[in-house]
Amino acid sequence: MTLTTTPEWRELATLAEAQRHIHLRERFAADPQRFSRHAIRHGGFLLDYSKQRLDDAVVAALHALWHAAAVPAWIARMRAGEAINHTEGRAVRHVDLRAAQPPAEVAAVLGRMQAFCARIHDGSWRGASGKPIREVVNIGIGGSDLGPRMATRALAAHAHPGLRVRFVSNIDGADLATVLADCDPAQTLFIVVSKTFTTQETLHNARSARAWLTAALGENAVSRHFVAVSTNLEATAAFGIAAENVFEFWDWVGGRFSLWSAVGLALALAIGMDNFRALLAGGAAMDTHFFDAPVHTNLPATLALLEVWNTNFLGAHSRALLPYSQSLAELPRYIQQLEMESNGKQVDRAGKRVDHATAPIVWGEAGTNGQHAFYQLLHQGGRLVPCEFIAVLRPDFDPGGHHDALLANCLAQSEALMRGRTADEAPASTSAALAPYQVFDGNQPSTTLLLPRLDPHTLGQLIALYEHKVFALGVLWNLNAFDQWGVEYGKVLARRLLPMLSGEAPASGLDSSTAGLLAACLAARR
Ligand SMILES: O=P(O)(O)OC[C@H]1O[C@H](O)[C@H](O)[C@@H](O)[C@@H]1O
Repeated sequence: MTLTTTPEWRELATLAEAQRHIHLRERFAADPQRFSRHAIRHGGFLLDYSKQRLDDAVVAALHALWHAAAVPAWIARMRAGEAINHTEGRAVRHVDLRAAQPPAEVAAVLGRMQAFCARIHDGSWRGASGKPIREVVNIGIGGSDLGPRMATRALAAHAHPGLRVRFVSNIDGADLATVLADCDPAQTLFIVVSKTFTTQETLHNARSARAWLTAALGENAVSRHFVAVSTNLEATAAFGIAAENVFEFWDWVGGRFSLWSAVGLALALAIGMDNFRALLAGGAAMDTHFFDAPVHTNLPATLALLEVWNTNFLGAHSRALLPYSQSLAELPRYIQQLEMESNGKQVDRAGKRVDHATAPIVWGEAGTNGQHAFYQLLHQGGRLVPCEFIAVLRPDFDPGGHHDALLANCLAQSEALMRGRTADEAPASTSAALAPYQVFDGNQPSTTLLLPRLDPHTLGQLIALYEHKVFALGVLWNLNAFDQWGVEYGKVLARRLLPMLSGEAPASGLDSSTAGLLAACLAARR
């Protein structure tokens, strides 16, 4: 039996149909207690989902679905180390990376990271010409880039002084070149991060960085200026990185779940190991909550079930992620990989096509910038786009009045999206001709997540919240959230096209569009 044929699924479909015409404004008018009944407080977080299009009956039916899909049993299987990533035959153990008592191999690598960070910070690790390191350049892509990049920016207020940490990911030479343009080779450390150590972009960037370094300082400089993070120790050795400069992680850590491992080395250098361990502790605190809290007070469960409601029963195709925090400006990109690479799939665990929608498109931008770009469509575009607002209650940076203005905008947007505005409510000065333009339909659902502050512990909680949401959705949609076969095909075709672009192979076997574009690329070189 598939989930869509269960009584729980059918009940939700019935409720969706029956409530289709109820406006969020009416729901609030009918129930002064709506906020307190649809808000969860935990670990300093406040999740308000009262502006979603639902009522107690919907919430109860979603909770019933959680149990019908046996999510708690799947949690137990993950925790027991079963190979629940069945297409790759791997366990899913990123939670072990942040456990209070981690496995010995994890503790050992954390210890090595600690010692390394201390040497970089106190200046006892010297570059080849005897100078201390002042620049760290993380070379990686996808899961080997987005997590440490996002968190380094989010925790800038906690940065270790005297060290600049930057990130290069794109195969476009402009990425590496613009970072290297103001780096001094004698004081630069490269961290080459790749789970597989076969990723084209990362290895190409690493080779170019190596050439830049050795041109200035000679071949012997490599061991003082290059370290690697990988599960593939043979490939790191083949690249010429000495074993003592390699920080290991394991195939039971998915790339997009790997920030907690040595993949976070650049972050650990940026904020110091004490702060990195606080991030791990925050993740572990969210793990305990997810594993132990009943579904009705469970934050990851609630986010997952709201996504099912909006996607499968109300028909939403996308979700806007709107952090009202410039420090979280990279969060939408990070969550895009986490959610869309995990659950952007159509084939279920039994190898059959699912008969329901799966992951929505996630997109977003830091508030208030997004307001001046795309909110017009959210307010008057007529599309259902559930919005997820995230705000931080205590700011790290406030030169005066900024934070109040930021929060006022955040609260005002979810209020406006919910209420809308009728023609009667338009400003009195509005002329009859302009009145139709002043109407806002409203009824746009949103969730608001308030964080007490943005420190390492809180950020750890936040990331783990989304990780568990993604895991739960994989179970609910009957997908393996931990593989990513869909990324492979484009890579295969790029490998075939590369020799045609470099002139080593003739163009052949291409459709007319690809052949035409290739010819234009080649013509530009003549
Ligand atoms: O860490 P790497 O092995 O270099 O992989 C980097 C990234 O590339 C792959 O194509 C996957 O889609 C991502 O999940 C992964 O994070």
